[in-house]
Amino acid sequence: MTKKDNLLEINDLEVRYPSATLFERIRGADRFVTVLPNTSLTIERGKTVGLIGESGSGKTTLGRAVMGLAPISAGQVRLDRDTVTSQTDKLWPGMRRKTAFMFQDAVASLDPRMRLGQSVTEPLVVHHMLKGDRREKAIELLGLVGLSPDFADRYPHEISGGQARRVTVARALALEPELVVADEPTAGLDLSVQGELLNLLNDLQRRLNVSFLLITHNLAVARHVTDRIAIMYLGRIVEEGPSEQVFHDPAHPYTRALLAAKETVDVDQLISGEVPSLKQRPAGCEFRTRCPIARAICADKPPPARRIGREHLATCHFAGSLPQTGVHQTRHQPTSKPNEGNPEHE
Ligand SMILES: Nc1ncnc2c1ncn2[C@@H]1O[C@H](COP(=O)(O)OP(=O)(O)OP(=O)(O)O)[C@@H](O)[C@H]1O
Repeated sequence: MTKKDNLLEINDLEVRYPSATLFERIRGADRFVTVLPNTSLTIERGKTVGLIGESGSGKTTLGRAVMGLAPISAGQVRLDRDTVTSQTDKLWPGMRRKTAFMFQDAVASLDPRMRLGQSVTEPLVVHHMLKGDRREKAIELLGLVGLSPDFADRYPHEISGGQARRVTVARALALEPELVVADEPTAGLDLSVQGELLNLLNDLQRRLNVSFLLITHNLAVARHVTDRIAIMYLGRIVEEGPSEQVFHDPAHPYTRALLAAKETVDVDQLISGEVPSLKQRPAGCEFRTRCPIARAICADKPPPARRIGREHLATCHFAGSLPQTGVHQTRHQPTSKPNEGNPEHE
């Protein structure tokens, strides 16, 4: 077996936010809420990992931690050869240059007073890395995402949501990052525009050998573009493996519940039962309060990470001993073919 070329390694990461109100503090409540309790994730160079979970499970926090934008209280983030263990580490500026973050709300992330040409080249100006003519560079970056040169002169209010997404992709690629963290890149887009954007991301990844951490609620999106899938529950990765294997034979009851419904449905609408509070995590297995197969051991002991296949892990006492499901035998088809549709008419 050839050795893996891991670009990103997140090891036993803990992120806690200050939480308590004054009243809670007087009562002696814990002043922090632990969003990521002990979370690990790896991304190989040139690969896309999809991070899936319900709202509030900690996906964005993990993405922010990779950029040094969340308070790390334990564990480490290694990108390439640099390792950091706190939010104040002096290595962050160098690491941030190798990473780009695409925010959830594309239109809001663009400055309304800036022409798009200025917006996409701004990271180069901020990092003193602009070589040559700014307008030419803007046209080159816009061309990379299928937008014609005249977009350089437009303002954000003059373009559609799909076009705004493309502009944020162009800006993310300006510094030639090794890793792009894309937070819900297709949220709010029509199905056909989603398909075009996903094809664009696929195409750019192949051409530029960039790694992607794709944060999404949408299972169809994850299936279409990812090499590996990580399923998050209350800030923990409960299942992780090659996308086809996880979709074809999910090993964790939570993943099974997510996949049992139609792929196009948003994960927040799939599982019944209330999500436990991050401040009152259930003892033992944290999913047991909603799990259809929970037994006594699930309340007694936290489950170990069990190996299902060579590169497929699930954190459940019964992973590997559940009957096979084969829930989704056929690969999801893109909603449009590469280069089909004209982004300028989105
Ligand atoms: N800056 C912050 N201060 C305090 N709590 C925060 C902060 N940012 C996030 N949280 C809390 O952390 C938890 C996880 O939030 P996060 O945004 O990471 O989840 P998510 O899975 O990305 O959710 P969504 O899918 O809705 O974006 C939530 O309970 C949220 O309220």
